Amino acid sequence: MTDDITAAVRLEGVGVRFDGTVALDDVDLDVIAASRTAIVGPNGAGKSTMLEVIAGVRPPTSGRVLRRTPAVAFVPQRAAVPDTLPLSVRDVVTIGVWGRSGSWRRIGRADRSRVDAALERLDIAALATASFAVLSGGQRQRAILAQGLARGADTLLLDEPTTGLDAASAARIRTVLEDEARRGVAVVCVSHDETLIAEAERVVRMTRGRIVEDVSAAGPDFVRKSLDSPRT
Ligand SMILES: Nc1ncnc2c1ncn2[C@@H]1O[C@H](COP(=O)(O)OP(=O)(O)OP(=O)(O)O)[C@@H](O)[C@H]1O
Repeated sequence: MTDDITAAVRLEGVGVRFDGTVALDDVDLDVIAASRTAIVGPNGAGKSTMLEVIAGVRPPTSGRVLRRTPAVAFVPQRAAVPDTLPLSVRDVVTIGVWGRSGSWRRIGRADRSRVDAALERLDIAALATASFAVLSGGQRQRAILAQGLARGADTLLLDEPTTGLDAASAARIRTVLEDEARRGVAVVCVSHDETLIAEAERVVRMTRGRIVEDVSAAGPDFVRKSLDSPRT
């Protein structure tokens, strides 16, 4: 079910607790379409938990999450994807198409084109038949992002997409994120990458489960104006 909201995703009073730990504490956030939001803050601030809540893979303990559409792609940290998958790079990217259509459906020509386009955009078309397990870290991260692109989602969520990567892979990923935002996607990254943070339209800083700063180079009214006149 989707909601009649102008934000791509809205968090209202969201809390997440793990036994004695408060990972998120009464968080309100409107995720804006057609822009990049960087979530920053120290270790343990709740950044990954917030991304999981936005993605819908972590139900909040309190509060609620509203989405304009159900089309969300979540690109987890590389560490979250097993190295031992017996899959080719094309297989990994094709999983993104299943997210659109359901894994029972045959992959058609349009889906194959979507996979090809995602492989091209991440500059890994030459690796399509290679085993995912033999890829370098940078190639692997590009394959996982290509999977997210193949999903064709309205909201693209990424956990540390450029951390520890070679400069060329990181730059390619940042370019793809900029292009996605330009075509209307709400892009949200947890990141420590200073270049990625500097390029983001909005930076949300977290400390101890709370949002302590929410700034935009476009000015203090960026979120309100974006909600008043959504670009998609
Ligand atoms: N599955 C879990 N079980 C128990 N505690 C958890 C779990 N996931 C996160 N936490 C705790 O919740 C708090 C927020 O964690 P989270 O991973 O969201 O922070 P973070 O800002 O992403 O940190 P980092 O930068 O280190 O990845 C931390 O205290 C963490 O130990």
